[in-house]
Amino acid sequence: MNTGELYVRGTGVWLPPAERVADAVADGRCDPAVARATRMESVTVSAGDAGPEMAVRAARTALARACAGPADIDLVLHASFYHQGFDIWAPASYVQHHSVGNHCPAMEVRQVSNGGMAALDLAWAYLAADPGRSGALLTTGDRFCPPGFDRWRSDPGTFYADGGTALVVSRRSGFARVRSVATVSAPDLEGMHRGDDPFAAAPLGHRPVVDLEAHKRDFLARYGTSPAVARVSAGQETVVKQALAEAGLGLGDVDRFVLPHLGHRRLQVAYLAKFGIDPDRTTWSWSRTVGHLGAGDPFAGLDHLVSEGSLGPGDTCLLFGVGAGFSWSCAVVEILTRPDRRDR
Ligand SMILES: CCC(=O)NCCNC(=O)CCNC(=O)[C@H](O)C(C)(C)COP(=O)(O)O
Repeated sequence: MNTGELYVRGTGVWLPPAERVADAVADGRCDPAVARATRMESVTVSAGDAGPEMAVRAARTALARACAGPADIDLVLHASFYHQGFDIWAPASYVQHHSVGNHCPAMEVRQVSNGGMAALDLAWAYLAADPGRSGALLTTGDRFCPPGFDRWRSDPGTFYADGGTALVVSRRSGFARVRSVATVSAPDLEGMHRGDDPFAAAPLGHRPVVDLEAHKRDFLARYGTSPAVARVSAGQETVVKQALAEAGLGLGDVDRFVLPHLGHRRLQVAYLAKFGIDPDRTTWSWSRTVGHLGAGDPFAGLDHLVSEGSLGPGDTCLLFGVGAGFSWSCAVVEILTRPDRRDR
């Protein structure tokens, strides 16, 4: 359980234009049956901007909205999980250099799709550890592009999108209070994204294009599908209960749900049906036009709810993160004031 107060001072998102799923189906890039099962409408696709470049743009937006400068940021954490543009390089330092421009620690968090929420959990504990620390900049950025990744086929059931997201958090003040963040893991499921392949000597060493379905097939053949589904479900349930309990809330007290940008079938199984969540009280109607932003879905979803003005003082949001590993995070965020929408 984290100690002390934590507030959200600013959110930022930078997304490239979206490509329609229907167009990808029409020209054979996307399987029609998978498209139907996901009910996705479009996916944001970068024409060339790399993950860190998009993260910098999102960071600048979040810092400006937070009215935060170099002295307000005591930690930079950048989460991603696909190629960042260079083989041996420090993306978190790039984000720090081109956004906040200060000299605090800047580090990467690589926990696959749960990286953004993991960064939030870690940042809270880091800031609480020293009364001299007050704020953190958390970013995500990924570009899931050819030749090594097929956004439509590398992980059937999830369409991968390109974009950058950012959050500025503070121990002092903000438009929203983070009432709890919980994270749990199930390392016995790590094989689901490794399969039967040996460790490779270089990126894409097993096959020219990432094929998560192949790894999952290998793993489920050994672990069993029902046990895996049950284990994933149990992990998600545990983290939600922990986050709600630490916030002193019940699920019925939550006003809005920020869900991972998974396809509809996966969302239905893992969230909507499981927790009895009304889709209209989630970010689904928007996330189906964006796609899976890797580690950035929770930050992007919160930014969207704030930007659309659907949240007012006293409203609570439940942010969900899930990542291969598996790891799950869940955060309760309470809106304190309606941010000035003129800058959104
Ligand atoms: C690799 C990117 C990443 O971290 N994604 C988050 C983890 N993946 C998911 O949550 C997708 C849903 N998949 C699962 O829950 C497990 O693979 C299941 C439950 C074993 C099978 O689900 P399915 O592939 O049939 O939708």
